[in-house]
Amino acid sequence: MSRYILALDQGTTSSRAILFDRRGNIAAMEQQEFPQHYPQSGWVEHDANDIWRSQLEVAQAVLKKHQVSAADIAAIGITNQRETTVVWDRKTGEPVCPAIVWQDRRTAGLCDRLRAEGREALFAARTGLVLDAYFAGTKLNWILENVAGARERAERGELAFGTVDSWLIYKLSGEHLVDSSNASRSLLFDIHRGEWDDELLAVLDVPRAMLPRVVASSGVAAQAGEQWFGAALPIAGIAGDQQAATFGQACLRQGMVKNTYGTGCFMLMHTGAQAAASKNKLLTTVGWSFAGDDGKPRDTSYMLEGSIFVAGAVVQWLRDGLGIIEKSSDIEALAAQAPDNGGVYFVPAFTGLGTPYWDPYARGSMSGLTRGSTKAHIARAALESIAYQTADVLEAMQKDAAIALAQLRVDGGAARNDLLMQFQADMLGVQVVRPQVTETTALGAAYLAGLATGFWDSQEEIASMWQVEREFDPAMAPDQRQELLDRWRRAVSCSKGWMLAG
Ligand SMILES: Nc1ncnc2c1ncn2[C@@H]1O[C@H](COP(=O)(O)OP(=O)(O)O)[C@@H](O)[C@H]1O
Ligand SMILES: O=P(O)(O)OC[C@H](O)CO
Repeated sequence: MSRYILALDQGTTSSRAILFDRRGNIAAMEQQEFPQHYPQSGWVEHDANDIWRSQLEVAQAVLKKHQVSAADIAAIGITNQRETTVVWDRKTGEPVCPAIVWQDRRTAGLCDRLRAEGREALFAARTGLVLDAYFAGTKLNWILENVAGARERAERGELAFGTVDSWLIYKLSGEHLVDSSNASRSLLFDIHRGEWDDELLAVLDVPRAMLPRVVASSGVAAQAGEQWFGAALPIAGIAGDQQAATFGQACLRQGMVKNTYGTGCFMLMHTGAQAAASKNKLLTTVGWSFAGDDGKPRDTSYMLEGSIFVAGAVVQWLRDGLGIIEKSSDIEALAAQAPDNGGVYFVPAFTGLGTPYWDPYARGSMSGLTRGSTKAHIARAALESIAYQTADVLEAMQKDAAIALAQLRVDGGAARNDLLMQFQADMLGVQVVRPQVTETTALGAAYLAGLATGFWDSQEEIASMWQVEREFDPAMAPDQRQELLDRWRRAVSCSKGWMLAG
């Protein structure tokens, strides 16, 4: 009997491969960072071959180092940074240009034009998304317009478009697929009908011939070739990383909410089997779907989402840009040297602002500096910025869903920071709960693959495996919280619109 599910978690800054046992515990893990490219202000690129190479290497290493053979693996689950756009040649398998990363703002102008043409309502109604450079559709349009010969080759059916799940599956199996949660981040997909939308394809001028086939998040979709792991293995779970984390956090019922603190920060609320439209600038998105008898996606769960573009990345910037810490985890001790932020506010709008501001022209700012400000204050202000941005998102979510949230489940690299988690509980006035397994993104992909292959029996079984590691209770007086939030919002106004002509 197979002992493990192999989860491949292809994140913005690193690729991870994790073996999960039947209790949903981590049996082994390998991780590798890969290069980020910032060729111009607001541009962020990856080499799609780096993505593939690092992901394959960690997957092979996790088996080899822990002496696990393909026979021990029941299935593969894949989860990925979403929206990042890859276009490759179907014959050679080579990308035609660098992958345009979700954080990249180069298509802000196209979004402005589409808004000026009055297209916003159409995109919102069909896709649940706002017209922002974040999503894959305008990035794909940019590639077709700017890479020599790309449009003609795409029209002749020679090029394939995919998000990172599609790219990895193509490399592993030769199939050209995307799951419905990743498709829902493209601005090209009707989330209600669960199909690519011809009208949206026409608006963004994307040939249908380059699109992947949409499959369920949970279901055997393809076989990874035997050359990679010594035997063919079913790819049975596929989901965007934030949807996978929601599944891994067992937010399986309507009204449950999780927040993941990785490069960015993403809060998702399960809203049930119907898509709920937002009145407060949140996104409506597909959570996950299950394969029906015909293999097609069904039983779709929908989510409301708030997306913050820079969260843990601000800590990396303190490490790599300013050099005031050596490793990300050092920020906690540095920030703890200051009893409070000393009046310093740091808005890390390095690549614009997401929910609820949706401002691609915002850039980072620091305000409130005095002669007495120290690097400890800056570290504290950086951590606090993650919590303030989350407070802005939760406020929008609570308005939309008209519920008072009792508890927020948290995960991701920066959720290991106790100081941040306590400050987060203080800022939200809501209990923050960290589970024992914080690799919930990979766990969610493993669960989706394991449910499809009988490794686990039911969603109830999965919910019963979720366990608390630590709870953080709000301890700040409401007046103090409000004062901090008011100043944060003044600081945000300094960052907004920065790149626009003066
Ligand atoms: N102790 C910590 N405190 C704050 N941030 C941290 C800490 N440890 C890691 N991080 C941040 O978490 C992020 C990595 O989290 P991860 O969930 O692996 O992200 P991703 O999947 O986006 O690559 C990095 O941006 C890193 O700076
Ligand atoms: O790589 P992460 O974990 O920061 O996630 C990125 C998101 O999927 C972007 O939408």
